[in-house]
Amino acid sequence: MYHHFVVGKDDQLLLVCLDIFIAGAQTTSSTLDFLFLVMILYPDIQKKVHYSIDNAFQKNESISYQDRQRVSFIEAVILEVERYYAVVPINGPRRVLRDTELEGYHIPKDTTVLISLHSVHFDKDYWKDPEVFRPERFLDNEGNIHNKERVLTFGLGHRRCLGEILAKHAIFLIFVEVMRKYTISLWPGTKQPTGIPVPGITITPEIYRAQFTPR
Ligand code: HEM
Repeated sequence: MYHHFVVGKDDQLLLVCLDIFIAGAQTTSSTLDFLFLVMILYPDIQKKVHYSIDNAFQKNESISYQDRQRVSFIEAVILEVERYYAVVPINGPRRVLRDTELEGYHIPKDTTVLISLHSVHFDKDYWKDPEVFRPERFLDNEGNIHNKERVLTFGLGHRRCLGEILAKHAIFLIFVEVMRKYTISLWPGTKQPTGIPVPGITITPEIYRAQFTPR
């Protein structure tokens, strides 16, 4: 069908821009949304986030992405959100290039496969307690980041997300700047969120109302 759809250079540019907006906007904003939700669900983690920022930066110091090494706990929280709430839970499709045996399964050439990133992120054998939200799993004894190789939120291989670096910068900087200035709590009188995501091609948090109180 697509071979009938001939587009000029301008249209092509417009379509590429659209692809980038579609792939980049919802994914990045949902990740931030999950991060703020987690601050409400786990007040102790929020306290550690505040402590980590206050300890690392002067009040009006400008912060860049390179400064993330100074706040490993924040990086660990972001990694744990990326693991726990993989916004693209099922990745793909990929075409199998040759007949393949995998863990006792025969996958014939040309089969279309989808990859469950969610399953990788909740593999009990690897993570031990995947259903627990625990940023510390990404911190070693010296407080440095480790163990992040199995977080595949941005996919894997040649077609992995091309916006990963942009998304990581945006998520880190927006999260740190907001947390630096505000304490987040549930809007009084509203229902406590469950933390269970709304399913879809990309997952999103349930609707919740938050109160941002200047610190
Ligand atoms: C938290 C934010 C994001 C997440 C979780 C995410 C996740 C993903 C995933 C899982 C894929 C599929 C990779 C694969 O097939 O192996 C993908 C592809 C893609 N992403 Fe992202 N993405 C994010 C942000 C962005 C941003 C900010 C942009 C653009 C500026 C972007 C542009 C794209 C594009 C164009 C593709 C298709 C790449 C290809 O097929 O070659 N993404 N993304």
